[in-house]
Amino acid sequence: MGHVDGAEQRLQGIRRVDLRGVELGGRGWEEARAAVAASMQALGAVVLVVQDALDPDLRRDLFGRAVPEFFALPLDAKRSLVSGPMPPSTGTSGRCPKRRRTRACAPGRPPTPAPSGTSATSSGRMEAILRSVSAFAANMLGLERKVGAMVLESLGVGQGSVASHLDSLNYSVRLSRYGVSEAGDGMLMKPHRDCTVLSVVVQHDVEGLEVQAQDGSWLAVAPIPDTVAVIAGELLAVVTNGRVPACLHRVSAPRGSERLSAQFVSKPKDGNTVRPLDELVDADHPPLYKPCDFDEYVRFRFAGDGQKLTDPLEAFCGVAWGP
Ligand SMILES: O=C(O)CCC(=O)C(=O)O
Ligand SMILES: [Fe+2]
Repeated sequence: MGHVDGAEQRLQGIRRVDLRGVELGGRGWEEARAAVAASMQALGAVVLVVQDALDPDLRRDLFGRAVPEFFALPLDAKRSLVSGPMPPSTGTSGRCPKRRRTRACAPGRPPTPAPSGTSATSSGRMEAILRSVSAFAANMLGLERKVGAMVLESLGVGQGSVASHLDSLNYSVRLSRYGVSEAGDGMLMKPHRDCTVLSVVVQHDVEGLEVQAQDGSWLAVAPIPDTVAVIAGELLAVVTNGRVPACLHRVSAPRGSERLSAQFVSKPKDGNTVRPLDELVDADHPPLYKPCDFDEYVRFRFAGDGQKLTDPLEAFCGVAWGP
């Protein structure tokens, strides 16, 4: 049955909610839903205990083999495994100098053929990487949908709108490998908000993820096996008409070890425009966001004027309410 861990765990980071054995509408659902929604509304983040979603064998296979093998592949081979254009940070980048990362296949989506000249051993290895990433994605999909449903249901959104919101999403996996920080006191990733609906973050072994609390302090998310962090992105702020804030988070460099993480992220399907759900707009809650064309927003945020702004979402589709 779902339960919320006590105050002592807040001291180590953010509150944890136990979702083991909690199924949609079943025993413990309402209690867990309230706890998840409260944390998401306060912080835009929650930590979940989820043994079934990431069993030890899958974790070992993913981080012990598939992720290191993925990053060891030549660029062409990596490219054939990702579902869209490679993000600029696939190589080292100015913004996150110690980090290499990429997206991997979307669940259920076949990889593009291996580049010509790929040996049988390499292509066998690539298939094995895809299998591990797909197993991870398949397990995370149910979890991410569960959290999305919990948040919207507890805000009073009806079943039909929850279902159509969930159907409007696309999912993908992002793998990150951060190089060793010698100093141990720097940042691996600066404070930022994700341009997603939700991200489920799995840290492997080495800590670093921190989320900002309402008082401005940073709460560490410990890399405990059987736990994942769920982070609200900017598009969930739009969908919920600001009830769930996009979580400001960062990755610190705590000690001299390489750090690996995997994220399962949801975004609007190609071409979808995101707007506040009807049930969350009324006289007391005027719309805070105009409809947000996702593709245009991505261009604005990463290639246009939005790059320099601290709150590009607000600049792109925020409704300014005068006095
Ligand atoms: O590696 C992590 O723990 C989180 C990475 C992150 O915040 C991101 O890729 O946006
Ligand atoms: Fe992030």
